[in-house]
Amino acid sequence: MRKNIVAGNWKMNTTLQDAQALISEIVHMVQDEVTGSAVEVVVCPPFPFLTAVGKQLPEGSRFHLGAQNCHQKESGAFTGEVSARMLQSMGAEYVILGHSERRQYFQEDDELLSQKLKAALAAGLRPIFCVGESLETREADETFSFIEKQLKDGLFHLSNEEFDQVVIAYEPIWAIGTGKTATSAQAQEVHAFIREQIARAYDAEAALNTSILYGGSANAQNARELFSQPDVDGGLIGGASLKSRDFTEIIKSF
Ligand SMILES: O=C[C@H](O)COP(=O)(O)O
Repeated sequence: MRKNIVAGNWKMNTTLQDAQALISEIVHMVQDEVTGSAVEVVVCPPFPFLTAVGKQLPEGSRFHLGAQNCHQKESGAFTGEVSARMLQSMGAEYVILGHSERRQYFQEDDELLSQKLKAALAAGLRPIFCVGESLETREADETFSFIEKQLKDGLFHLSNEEFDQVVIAYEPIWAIGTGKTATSAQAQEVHAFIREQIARAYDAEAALNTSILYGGSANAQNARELFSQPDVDGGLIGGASLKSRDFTEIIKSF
């Protein structure tokens, strides 16, 4: 079901105390200031703080809990890893998969991501699946073929029912944490392309029903313009999600 979503990816930031203070501020500001719009807010703190942050999210509200990654296996001797079922048991509803930082620093490829997607879905989590090109790829004019391949190899093996649960995030790598945002036209162009690919792989209804978020230096100043594009259904926010005022302003941009 297509929804407007603003997701905050806290990455490897905050202590437990910082995380509790941050979510408390965000919840208060959002509850006081965001009244009308139907935007859903997903908060993705580091693994160890999921329970504590989850407890501070008001039940039945627009707030949902998400994780930043999961392991591909259900359980077993994988020291230091975290399964999708564990996340679900801690109250997580979403999990980010395929983030470019995971692909780049942890060598996560399409094959592994396919397994992680299956594991997340089997545990009842909704994946936020990330795609996006590097600056080199964009400059070589290969953005569309690159994203087409990421979608085909990583995501489109899912059944229609499984795909229904997926949110896609377009995150151009050159825009992540750089202060260099894609223009709203650049974002719209790629989002529309992603929707077209979904229609081809599944059908027009699936394409219309999929939420596609933009990520990459989105902030309180540019969110309104980005979210006004017809195929941009929200944002996956990094840096600005660590500042309660900025994150709230982004949520208010719908
Ligand atoms: O997951 C979030 C993205 O990587 C965007 O990060 P950023 O907003 O700090 O550029």
